[in-house]
Amino acid sequence: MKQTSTPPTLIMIFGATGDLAKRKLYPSLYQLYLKGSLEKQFAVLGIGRREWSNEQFTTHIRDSLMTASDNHDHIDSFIEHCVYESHDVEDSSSYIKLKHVADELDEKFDLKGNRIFYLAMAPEFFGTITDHLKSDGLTDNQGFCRLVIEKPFGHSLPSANALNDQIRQSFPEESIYRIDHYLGKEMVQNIEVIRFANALFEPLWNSRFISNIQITSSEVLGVEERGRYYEKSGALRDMVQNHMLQMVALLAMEPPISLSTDEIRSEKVRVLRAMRPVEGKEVDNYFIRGQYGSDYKREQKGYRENDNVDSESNTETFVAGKVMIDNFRWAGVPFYIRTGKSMAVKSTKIVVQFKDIPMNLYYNKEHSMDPNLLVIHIQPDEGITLHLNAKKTAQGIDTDSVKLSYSASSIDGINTPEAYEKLLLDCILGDATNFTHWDEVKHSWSFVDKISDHWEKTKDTSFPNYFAGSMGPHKSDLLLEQDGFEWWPIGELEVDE
Ligand SMILES: NC(=O)C1=CN([C@@H]2O[C@H](COP(=O)(O)OP(=O)(O)OC[C@H]3O[C@@H](n4cnc5c(N)ncnc54)[C@H](OP(=O)(O)O)[C@@H]3O)[C@@H](O)[C@H]2O)C=CC1
Ligand SMILES: O=C1O[C@H](COP(=O)(O)O)[C@@H](O)[C@H](O)[C@H]1O
Repeated sequence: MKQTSTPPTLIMIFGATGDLAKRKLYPSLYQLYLKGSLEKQFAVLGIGRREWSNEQFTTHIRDSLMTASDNHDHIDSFIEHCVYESHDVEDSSSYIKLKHVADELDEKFDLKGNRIFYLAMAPEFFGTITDHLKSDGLTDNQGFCRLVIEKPFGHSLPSANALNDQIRQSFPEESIYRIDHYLGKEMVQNIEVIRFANALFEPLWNSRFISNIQITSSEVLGVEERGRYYEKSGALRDMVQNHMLQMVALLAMEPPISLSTDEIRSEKVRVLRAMRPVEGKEVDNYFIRGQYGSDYKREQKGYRENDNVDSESNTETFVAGKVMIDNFRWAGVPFYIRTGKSMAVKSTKIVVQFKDIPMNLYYNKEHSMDPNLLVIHIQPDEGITLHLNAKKTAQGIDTDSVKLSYSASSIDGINTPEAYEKLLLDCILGDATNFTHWDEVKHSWSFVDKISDHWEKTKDTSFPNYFAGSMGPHKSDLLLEQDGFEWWPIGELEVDE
């Protein structure tokens, strides 16, 4: 069934032989093809350094789709739209050939000159590629030209600034689609709807009624093969600068005056600007870091034992922090964020804790009443749970905690689309709402740089300070305890039992 009608498009993937393309991009494009969002007028031009033939390339795509999709019926017709070109992006002379191949595909599939340049490559190449796309005439076509950029967008504010200046020589801001794949997740997109489409929540969504908000994104996997990248990045740059702060912005923003890309972005930027900057020694009062060692049984590798990781590495694989948003709505309400590798569960959840009612008629000394919680389950389960208090089914007026749950997959009966599928479709349709604008990137780097500056100057001698398979270092609990709070459990069983 047709989902949305899309314009004819040539999708040029730089980094077509890489991990991201294989695991995410081909399966997502194939899903769009199965759903009819991509029909006859589309082509994929894969670009990598390897000297592959078209046949090797399409076999590679077939392998990816056989693993990722349950429906193999249309793989043959899908890969007829896919072509490979071996090209070293640093070789200035080979862009002319690339332009020629792109022009041929334009003509063959009647693509009206519409092009998406997807840079699924290491960021150090971004500037070189965009310079050449312009100077060698690949952007000089009659249709639209959109640039999709993978994270990380820079390593700090100065490097992001330099990268942005370079890219902007060739593409205007409105044609740049900076990917943050969390913004493609169904339940992250649902945050706005939960907040702004329910009379129940919006009036309570402020410091008068909310005591704190907790955002956790925990992973079971360690850094695996990504030691080289991760050593320079760490959890702060890898997860906090982008995904975690984007979730904070969506939770804290004011209602936009419309759902247009610009209005939503400008409200998010206002939140990022209002985040209380913390620097120097003050960082230790707001942010704590961790690094995983081996597990209790010493069966899993500690971080420092991975390939391409320094045996005395000071890189954090866990971050917990308190973000204060100094504006009228959120004065005094901590937004606690927590993310890490090699933890006990793979889970991303948001817990909104409401303040206690002013006078608890039902309080008795044996059973204190639980606060009301709104839990937004981002992954792996998708849904919402509202924790309320009700009367215990028995004599007397004791209270019991009850949960009202909505599970997206069980009610809608379908698997929600993969984030990349949604984002690719948005880009083809020219909707940049769920991509990050330069202003958002700028403000989040400015916030994160002050923390990383302090951490780079002060080695954490307690590293490794959490066991693989745990919920992070004890310091993370203390961060909340000092404010009179504790982390709500985020494991599936603990929240949904
Ligand atoms: N993998 C993931 O899950 C995620 C990745 N990202 C980001 O996506 C980007 C790509 O990551 P990933 O796919 O994992 O990386 P890989 O290392 O798996 O792939 C890199 C790709 O770049 C190509 N390449 C490298 N140098 C050149 C060159 N000089 N000319 C042409 N092509 C070249 C490689 O081609 P060849 O091998 O043929 O040389 C390969 O296709 C990175 O920015 C990463 O941070 C972001 C989120 C998640
Ligand atoms: O961007 C990244 O995200 C993944 C986690 O994504 P998720 O969708 O599985 O939650 C993380 O593993 C990776 O290090 C980071 O670069």
